[in-house]
Amino acid sequence: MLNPLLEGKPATPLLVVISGPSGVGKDSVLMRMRELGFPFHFVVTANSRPKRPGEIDGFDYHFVTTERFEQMIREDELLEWADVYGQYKGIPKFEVRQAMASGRDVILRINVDGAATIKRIAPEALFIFLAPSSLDELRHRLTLRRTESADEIEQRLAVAAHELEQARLFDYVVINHESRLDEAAGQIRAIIMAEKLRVYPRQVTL
Ligand SMILES: Nc1ncnc2c1ncn2[C@@H]1O[C@H](COP(=O)(O)OP(=O)(O)OP(=O)(O)O)[C@@H](O)[C@H]1O
Ligand SMILES: Nc1nc2c(ncn2[C@@H]2O[C@H](COP(=O)(O)O)[C@@H](O)[C@H]2O)c(=O)[nH]1
Repeated sequence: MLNPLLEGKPATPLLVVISGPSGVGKDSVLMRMRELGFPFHFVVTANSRPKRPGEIDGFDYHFVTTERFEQMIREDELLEWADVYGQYKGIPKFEVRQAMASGRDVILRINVDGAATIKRIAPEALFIFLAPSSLDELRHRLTLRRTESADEIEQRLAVAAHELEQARLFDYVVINHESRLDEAAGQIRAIIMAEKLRVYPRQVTL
């Protein structure tokens, strides 16, 4: 379909998947994009882990019990779900459908396995891989964040090495350089802007 901009209509909203290793800065970049007033709808995913200090139910995640999450799986309420470091994470279908109907660009923040699943379900989505400039920098970030034990950090770094190899499955890579969050946010914004100007834009049907 030709870009609706050519007929004076609003651009087609995009389904954007932002992924990358744990600790690379996905949440930080998305928060910065919100602070800078970039317009998008962030899909709040369901999560069976306990809330961290400062996290808000319905804003960061829908925090649910393991039993409730397993019910969501059984009742086919999730577009995608994964066991991420021992806890369930999943995308409620109704959240995505409601968000896509809003006409705004919709952003999913999920792990790399989840991105591969969405690629199978919605190959026309826009896939952006957020990468650290090195594994040492990733270690530093995870250590400073203080939300995982030393053993858990080593496990996440081992997984990260494999996840970095998956970057080839994505459309774009953005490096979240140390103390350059605004640059990463701006690059994601630029990618989204350019994609909206394609003569033949991506069209996702779910
Ligand atoms: N560009 C940056 N420079 C320095 N520190 C950063 C940068 N981006 C993020 N951080 C810090 O790195 C840590 C990890 O960031 P964040 O929690 O956003 O990562 P994440 O990818 O969402 O992690 P997870 O997948 O585990 O949820 C946080 O303490 C955050 O403040
Ligand atoms: N496959 C999915 N991954 C998800 C989803 N929601 C979040 N995530 C990813 O989980 C990890 C760990 O998150 P944390 O908040 O416990 O540190 C992170 O990489 C998220 O991107 C989802 O619905 N599906």
